[in-house]
Formats: sequence, C-alpha cells, structure tokens
Amino acid sequence: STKSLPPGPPGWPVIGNMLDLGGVMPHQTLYKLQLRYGPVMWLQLGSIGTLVVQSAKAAADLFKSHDLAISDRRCPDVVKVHGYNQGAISVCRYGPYWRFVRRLYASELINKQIDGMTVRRKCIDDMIRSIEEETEASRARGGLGEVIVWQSLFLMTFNLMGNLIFSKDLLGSDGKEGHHFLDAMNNIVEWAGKPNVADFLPFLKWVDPQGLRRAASKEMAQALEVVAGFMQEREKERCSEKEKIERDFLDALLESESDEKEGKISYQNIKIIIVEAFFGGTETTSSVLEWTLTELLRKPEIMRKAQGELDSVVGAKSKVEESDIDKLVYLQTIIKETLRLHPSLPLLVPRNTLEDINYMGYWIPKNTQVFVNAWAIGRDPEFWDDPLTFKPERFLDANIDYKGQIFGLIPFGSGRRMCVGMSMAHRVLHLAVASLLHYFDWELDGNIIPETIDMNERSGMAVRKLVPLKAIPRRRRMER
Ligand code: HEM
Repeated sequence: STKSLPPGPPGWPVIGNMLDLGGVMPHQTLYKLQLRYGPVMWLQLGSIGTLVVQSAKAAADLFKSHDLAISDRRCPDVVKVHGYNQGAISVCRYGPYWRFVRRLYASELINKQIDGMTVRRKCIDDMIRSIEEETEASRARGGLGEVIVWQSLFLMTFNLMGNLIFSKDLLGSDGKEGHHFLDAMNNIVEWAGKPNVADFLPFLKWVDPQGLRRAASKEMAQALEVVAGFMQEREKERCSEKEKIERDFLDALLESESDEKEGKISYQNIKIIIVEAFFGGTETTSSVLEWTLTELLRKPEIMRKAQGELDSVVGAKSKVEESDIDKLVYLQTIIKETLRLHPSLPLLVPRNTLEDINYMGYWIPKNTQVFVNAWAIGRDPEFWDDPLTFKPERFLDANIDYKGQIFGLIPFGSGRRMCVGMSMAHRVLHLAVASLLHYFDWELDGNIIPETIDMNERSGMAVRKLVPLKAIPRRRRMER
C-alpha cells in the first residue's frame, strides 16, 4: 500500500487528466472533484504527476511532515522568459539564492516599520481622497455618487509598492512609465493565466504552439525596461552629490549587487525582483479589500457592527492609526473571514517535490507538482461549521489566525515558502478596511438587492470579483 498513488479520475492517453482541471477556475473544479475522490487526489496532467490536497487535516499532514520535501516550486513555461524563474523568489528553486533574497526582502521591504508606516499612511489617505473625488465626479455628472471601488483600492496598493521600492507614486498625474509598466504586467498575467499545453507536454515546448511564450516574453521585456529606466535614474542620483534622505528597496538591492560578503544579485535579477514585488503585493491585497467590502454590503448589519467598534476605539479621531488595529477585534474577524472564503491565490503557488515522500499512506514520487487548495480548505466541512456562510463571529472565541500553523485557514500558505509579504498585507488590509469604514457609510444603488450581488470570480494576478463592485460612499467624518 505504501507504493500506491492517491485516487483520482481516470485519464486519457497522452493528455491524462488535463480536461479534468476545468477552465479558468481550477480551484473550483478540484473542490467539486473531491466529492468523488476525497481530499487527497492524484491527477496526471500530461507528463506532470500532480498531488492535490484539499482538507485541513491533509494540509496539516503535508506541511508538518514534509515541508522541506515540498519547498521547491513548479514553474509554468511562460514564466521562464528572460530568466524570470531564476530571479524571482516566488518561483525560483529552493536553495541559497532564494534564502538570501527572501531575507533581504523581509528586512528591507516588508518589515521596515518606520518608513513603511509613513508610506502606508500616505497611500491610505490618497485612497480616501481618490474615492471622494470619484464620487464627486459621479454626482457632477448627475449620478448617485457611485464609484467602482476596485480602481481606488488597486491604485493604493500599486502606489504603496512604488513608494516602498522607488520612493514615488507610479500611477498619478505624471506617471507615464507607471502606466506602461502596469499594461505590461496585466498582459503578462493574461498570458500566464492561459492553460499552456507546452507545460504538460514538454515535447511541444520549443514549438510554443499557442504563442504564449513569445507574447509573454515581449511584455516581460517591456516591464523590465521600465524598471531599468528607474534604476539608471537612481544610479545617477547615487553618483551625484545630492543627498538622499530615505533609503528604499531599490537602494538596498543596488547595494546588495556589490555586496561580496553576503552574496550577489545580478542587475537582471534586481529588475526581476522588483517586477515580482508588484505582482506579489498589489492585486493580492486589493482583491481581498474588494471582497471584504462586497461581503459587508451583502450583510449591512456586520458593517454597522464594525463601525460601532470603530466609533468606540477610534472615536472622534480623524484618522485610524496602526496602533488601533490590535483593539479592533471584530474588524480582525472580518478580515479572517474574507480570507477564508476569498484567498487571493486559491492554489497557493504550486510546489514541487524534491524527493519521494510517503504521505498519508500514499507514495508520492520526486518531481510531483503539488496543489494545496486553500479555497477548498476554507470550505472544509470537517473544520468549519456552516462553511459557506460569511460569519465573522465564528472567530471571536476561536484561537485561529492565518500565520500558517492552523491548517484550516492558510490564505498565505504555510512552511518555508509561505508568503513573505504576510505581515505587510496584514497591516495594509486592517488599516485600509478600518479607514474605509471610518470615513464612509457604504450603500448600494437602491435598485440592487444585497443578496443578489454577483459573487463570480475572475483570475488575474489574484482571484478577484468578475464584476467589479460599485457602491456609494457617504462621508461619516467631516475632517481628515
Ligand atoms: C492579501 C495579500 C496576500 C496574499 C493572500 C498572499 C498570498 C501568498 C501565497 C498563498 C503565497 C504562496 C505560499 C506558499 O506556497 O505556501 C505567497 C507567496 C509570496 N508572496 Fe504573497 N500574498 C499577499 C501579499 C503579498 C505581499 C504584500 C507581498 C510583497 C510585497 C507578497 C510577496 C510574496 C512572495 C515574494 C512570495 C513567494 C515566497 C517564496 O516562495 O518564498 N505577497 N503569497
């Protein structure tokens, strides 16, 4: 029995179970398949053997007993353009380069408390201002003041990364390069999100039958070129006498380029690490914010309760501060509940086994792709009561967090390769939701019944709402 693979649907010759993966939302297809095959499943995707893990118990066993063995990544073919898979820590091989860059990332980008706090404050204030401007513009056009919330949320996260990395807003009145960069990023994601037969049937790799690699290569070149422009500008500044006040992530990367003692990051890899930070830190966070507001608009009594808490903790202060977050206990449960039902990366980032493993009585060979379905695990009926209902109260008396040790809630993954940006995301999510509810009452157009809001998903850099949320913000606070 230790030599058998987990159960799974029978496959076709050559393509195996490729058709079982479904269309653009494989996490949903896999969730349905577990009804027949159980929470640990095997799929043969062309030549790639794939282990699928879909319950809290099975995830606990995997991460507790085999974390090191699953610390490598499986990287889609389109992501290999321009050496992206070698430079980006989310997809590079497990080893010394990954370790070195991850440490630098954590110390110089994610956990820079003081600078980070100032930047977060600025970007959240800009977000509130942009929502006010949008709503005023809508009223000026004779509308109800309705806004497409996503735009302001994404702008906030994009400019947050721009400020932490380059010390400037990339999207704004004069951000031409920022728009080029964003267009290229969106296009790469579109190409990378399309199922690519060359991933499953490697003999087709060199033919690139769908042209995905060629298209992604062109867009990646454009994104890297924009970053190269910023780097050249910075290098000139660094050579000049002008003294720079704050040291940002770009400075840290450029310094490490010549740091012989610790390791060395090539010029190309610096560009790749920067592109990756935008991929990792923007749409993931803004999609969770959009889902949070959506869930609150569907259940206005939960929104009112959160605002009641804000009134008692933040009171008449004009701004929510980061130091308030620990006291906003109900708000924290809302974020957890949103991440349970709407993890931005539902299958995490696919892993790859470094060796054969004996897992829950099954034999999993070396070089197996591993999908951990965090989306299905958040709906696991063995772990959660009434799993399909949005109910933040479930967390009030439960000691459950998302730091990767409670396996029913793993939106940031677990183990060595879990999200390095989690603590930044945690701060931004709480500060942003608290500010959105502190400044505004949110309403739907009177013709829309809350329960009928479209909850379908679309995939991109992260899984977000297919139909962007539209809502009417009404100012609660006069001062900002
Ligand atoms: C709500 C926001 C976010 C969510 C839900 C999220 C989720 C995830 C997940 C599921 C993984 C894969 C974990 C695994 O395989 O176990 C991951 C990896 C990663 N995330 Fe995030 N993330 C978020 C925000 C961020 C931010 C703000 C950054 C950086 C600025 C970031 C950078 C990364 C990187 C670099 C990795 C790769 C880590 C590695 O392979 O060692 N993420 N993230």
